[in-house]
Amino acid sequence: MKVESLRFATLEDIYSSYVSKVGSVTEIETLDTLESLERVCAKDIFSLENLPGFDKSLVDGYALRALDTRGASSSMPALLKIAFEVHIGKKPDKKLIPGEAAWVPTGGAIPEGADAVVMVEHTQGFGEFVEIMKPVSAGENVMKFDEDIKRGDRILEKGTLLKSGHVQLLLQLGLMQIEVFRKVKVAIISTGDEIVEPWQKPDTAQVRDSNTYTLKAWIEKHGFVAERVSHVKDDEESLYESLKKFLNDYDLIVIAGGSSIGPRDYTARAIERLGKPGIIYHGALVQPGKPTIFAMIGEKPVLGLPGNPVSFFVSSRFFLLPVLRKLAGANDFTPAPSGFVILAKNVPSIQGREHFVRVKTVFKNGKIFAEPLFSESAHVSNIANADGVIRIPLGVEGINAGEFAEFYQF
Ligand SMILES: Nc1nc2c(c(=O)[nH]1)N[C@H]1C(S)=C(S)[C@@H](COP(=O)(O)OP(=O)(O)OC[C@H]3O[C@@H](n4cnc5c(N)ncnc54)[C@H](O)[C@@H]3O)O[C@H]1N2
Ligand code: MOO
Repeated sequence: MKVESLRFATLEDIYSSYVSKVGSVTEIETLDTLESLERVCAKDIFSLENLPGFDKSLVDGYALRALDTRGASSSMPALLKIAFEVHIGKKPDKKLIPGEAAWVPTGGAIPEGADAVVMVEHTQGFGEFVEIMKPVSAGENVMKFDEDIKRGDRILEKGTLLKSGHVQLLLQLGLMQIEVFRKVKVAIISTGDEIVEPWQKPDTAQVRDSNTYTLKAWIEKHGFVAERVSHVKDDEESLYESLKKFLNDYDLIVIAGGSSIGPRDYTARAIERLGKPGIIYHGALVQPGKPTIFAMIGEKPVLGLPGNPVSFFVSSRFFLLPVLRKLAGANDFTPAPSGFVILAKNVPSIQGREHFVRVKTVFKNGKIFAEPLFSESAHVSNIANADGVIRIPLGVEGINAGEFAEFYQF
């Protein structure tokens, strides 16, 4: 029996020597801004307007001259004349003079002659007059013209992965369309003699394909196009033919299963036949996800993900998603932790491997605790129960209960 040796890589190697070498799509399309979530901005965008376009009040209260409130207190209020009212959305057509105040709502324009706003809570109205019981300084409670964004400012950098905050900013500036890189297209091939479709009843020792269909849905949620193009039996020739068939029409090929080194694990052998440079790494120093295959055929990335559902799930997040983001033209492609959580139990580490442990998070006494869900990589149930994973870095001998750990939310 031929047993292949694996070319192992650390997580760091994979990001710096594989993912970072993956090229990005160059074709650009123009989209409605509202359709652009999870897409990647294809050009730097500069603002054509100032934000805000006028001095605006940040509170409900009275616009006035700060100087007129000097020394004011509840026992010695400053008495000002109410000159007029500012209406929201309307440019005030009157000016304030010293000794006068104007009612202004939150978001209303500051009238000429005023330089601050005192909150209504610190005032008392008396007919045509208002008592000011607290001094304000110049600029207080005022958002100045162009303080947020100046015309000509770069508001989005090429390579930005667009989130709702970006869409909100674009809409605020009236930018109804945006240029983005076209969607990356992924082909997913499932493998295994024992695999049946999820809607079929498996015989004893058969398994439903839960991995590839879930992956398609998950990838599409992240702004890519994914097709589960075929299922192939454990046969090197069929896998090679299938890979050859789909290689040119997609930006990335993912093969699910058969990534290990058993005699019937053909993924690595079929990939190697496709062309150069071939397999860059076969094996990651991580658990789960160890037998992942990282290959490049010409400039096209091909990934072999382990078939075990948990390993498949973790590899998709830590290896596949970064490759997809890089292909899509995103500047940031390495996964960032969502934050830190406190471990509820000791978690031992695995010697010589970066360890991702599924956890359930619990919010207690103002802190976020993580309950480790120990199980095998073949267990599907605990992916469903987990809120995410914690990472135990290479060389760290486990993390004790009460200590902080990096947390990646699913
Ligand atoms: N001698 C060794 N054996 C194994 C090693 C090793 O280092 N030496 N590594 C183990 C690890 S770790 C993993 S992970 C698995 C990965 O194996 P493969 O990628 O070759 O996956 P398969 O053998 O095809 O399947 C494993 C398991 O997953 C089920 N599976 C496969 N595809 C799907 C699917 N689409 N949906 C749901 N479940 C699927 C399959 O039926 C198997 O039960 O290798 C270890 N072995
Ligand atoms: O590394 Mo495997 O991916 O333990 O299950």
